[in-house]
Amino acid sequence: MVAKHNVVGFVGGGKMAEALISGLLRDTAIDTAQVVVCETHPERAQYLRDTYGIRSCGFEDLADRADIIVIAVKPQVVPEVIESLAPHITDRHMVISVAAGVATSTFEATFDRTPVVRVMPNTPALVGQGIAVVAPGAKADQEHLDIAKRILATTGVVLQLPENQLDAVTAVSGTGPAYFFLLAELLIDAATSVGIERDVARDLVVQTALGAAVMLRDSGDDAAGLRAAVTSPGGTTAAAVDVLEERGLRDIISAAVHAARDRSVELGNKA
Ligand SMILES: NC(=O)C1=CN([C@@H]2O[C@H](COP(=O)(O)OP(=O)(O)OC[C@H]3O[C@@H](n4cnc5c(N)ncnc54)[C@H](O)[C@@H]3O)[C@@H](O)[C@H]2O)C=CC1
Ligand SMILES: O=C(O)[C@@H]1CCC=N1
Repeated sequence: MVAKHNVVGFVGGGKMAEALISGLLRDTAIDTAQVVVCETHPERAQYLRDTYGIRSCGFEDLADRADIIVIAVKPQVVPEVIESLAPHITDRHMVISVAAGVATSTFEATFDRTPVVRVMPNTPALVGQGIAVVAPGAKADQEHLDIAKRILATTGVVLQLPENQLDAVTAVSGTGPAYFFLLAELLIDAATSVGIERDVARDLVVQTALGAAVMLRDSGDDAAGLRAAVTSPGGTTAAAVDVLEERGLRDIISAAVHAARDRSVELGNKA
């Protein structure tokens, strides 16, 4: 939990900010008055006010009210946000950035005395099942890391890694929910093609995904071992896995993760 006196100000109130805001407000010790958002899209700002009872405001007001500023705009928008915030940043602020690819040094170049913590969360934060990795910038000490960790802990699991791992983390867990959602989409479509009704297919796929994830987390066995346990010799799973291997699923997943990691680096270079 964030301390009673902290106010967390979000710059950008999109999907990721909402996931973090909902997590923060699930923490009963956090009051709606401790969360503010600066969101340029008026309908989106209205939605956040109506849904979460939080206040929306401009940059100056946000910097005035908040001591913890969370940057949750697209990486491409980060430079203009830095410029807008710069006149209002003081020694009492810290910055937490969730922008993919954007290095802490990008913020530090302008906010030269401000502690910055870079974070890569993911959207399951919205349901308290996120995983976030935090990495300290040059001016961030243990106290700032602890604040970032306490905020992220309201949305799920938190790990700390060196910043040079964050582009890779972005490709695995930041982007990762999309891999599983795509697999679910494809499995549901395939289920209907073998004669199962779409609603039933959805239930089958969702519970299978949930069960597999819980087994992976709790059984103590690794993914390959758990897969082997499903695969009877000469059986149905072997028939399916043979097709996936023959058609290059391993290469496809590896290429996808490399592409996401490279795009994260590229987005950071543009910011
Ligand atoms: N969506 C995801 O799964 C994840 C996103 N991220 C990062 O979170 C950041 C936000 O991503 P999303 O929430 O997906 O994008 P989004 O497009 O849903 O949200 C961005 C919000 O910022 C607002 N905005 C644009 N310019 C602004 C400005 N100058 N001042 C204030 N608000 C402004 C937009 O109106 C929009 O509501 C990105 O940097 C992304 O890399 C990180 C991890 C996961
Ligand atoms: O697609 C993106 O760029 C963001 C970062 C990780 C997940 N979504």
